[in-house]
Amino acid sequence: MTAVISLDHATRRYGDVVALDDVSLEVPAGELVGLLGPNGAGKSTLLNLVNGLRPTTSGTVRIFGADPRVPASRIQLGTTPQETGLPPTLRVGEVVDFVGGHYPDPMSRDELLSRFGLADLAQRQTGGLSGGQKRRLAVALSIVGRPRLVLLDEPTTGLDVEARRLLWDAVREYHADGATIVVTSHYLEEIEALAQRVVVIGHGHVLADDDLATIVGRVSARHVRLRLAGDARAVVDALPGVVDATADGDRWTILTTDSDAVIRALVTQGVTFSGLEVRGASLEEAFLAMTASDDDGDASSGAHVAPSSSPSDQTQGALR
Ligand SMILES: Nc1ncnc2c1ncn2[C@@H]1O[C@H](COP(=O)(O)OP(=O)(O)OP(=O)(O)O)[C@@H](O)[C@H]1O
Repeated sequence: MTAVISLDHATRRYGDVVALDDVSLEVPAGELVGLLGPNGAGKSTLLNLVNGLRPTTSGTVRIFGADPRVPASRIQLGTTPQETGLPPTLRVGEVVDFVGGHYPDPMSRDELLSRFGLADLAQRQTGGLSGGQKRRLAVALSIVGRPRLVLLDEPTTGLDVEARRLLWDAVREYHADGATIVVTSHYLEEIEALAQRVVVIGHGHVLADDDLATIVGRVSARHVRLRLAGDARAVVDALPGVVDATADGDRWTILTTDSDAVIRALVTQGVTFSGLEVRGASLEEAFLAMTASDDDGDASSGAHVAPSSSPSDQTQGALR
């Protein structure tokens, strides 16, 4: 069966920047794929090749077996870019009817708006919607034509927790109807809520492509910070899952794929420590962990002690 999306050695350059570098990827019908990666990784570029907005520099991209640059290939495609503009004086229902009017069998405005919890807002001018409501409407519009393929670029950025969950439910419901969906995100939490398969992109490359559970395990990097007396380098080198370790005096910052195992090892070995903190690592650091464990093939190998760098954007829980 023809894959819904097929990239074959696709490369996209912008001048000197290689935004996507020799990526080959197939997405069969019915998959819900998460594209996860830090800023500038190449996620939007990949979507823009798939939705026909940009040509490849080399290599090929196909949707439903056809060239996405040809408009007729995109009749089964729905997409929401990172930023969308809605005509401020049109009412929500009018926008739905207008966009739906371009498709042979559109969803009714009632069905579409109720799927996204927007039914009460059908008569509201879009200029009077909150930022979160506008975002939900923009994502809703991507499915008004009942597309078989949906591309969502960071669909829930700027949404509060409730609006995010509502939108995730709507996306899952549409996927359950049989659609193939690709969603990009910085948020591991979002990818966990939606995706079955996760493709991790970094520096224009596919770093990993696996089922959700496997990827979540691999990007769950943590920073362990603590004070260790004396020359502790040998102790740190022997700790499990250590990807990176820096010392500022007696204050150590250890990036590890398994913070529980690090703490257990310290306690079991009777190592004296103080000021213990365990924090989520940034997504970039999680990717460092991922590639480091690829490099040595064994996450439990000894520490690589690198020059000090202080992580700036750590967020507890969700990785950004
Ligand atoms: N139109 C463009 N002109 C020049 N460079 C571009 C253009 N679009 C993207 N790039 C560059 O290509 C690289 C990949 O960008 P892209 O937007 O695909 O990443 P991303 O993973 O979607 O990032 P983000 O999560 O920040 O949206 C970046 O270095 C970016 O600066």
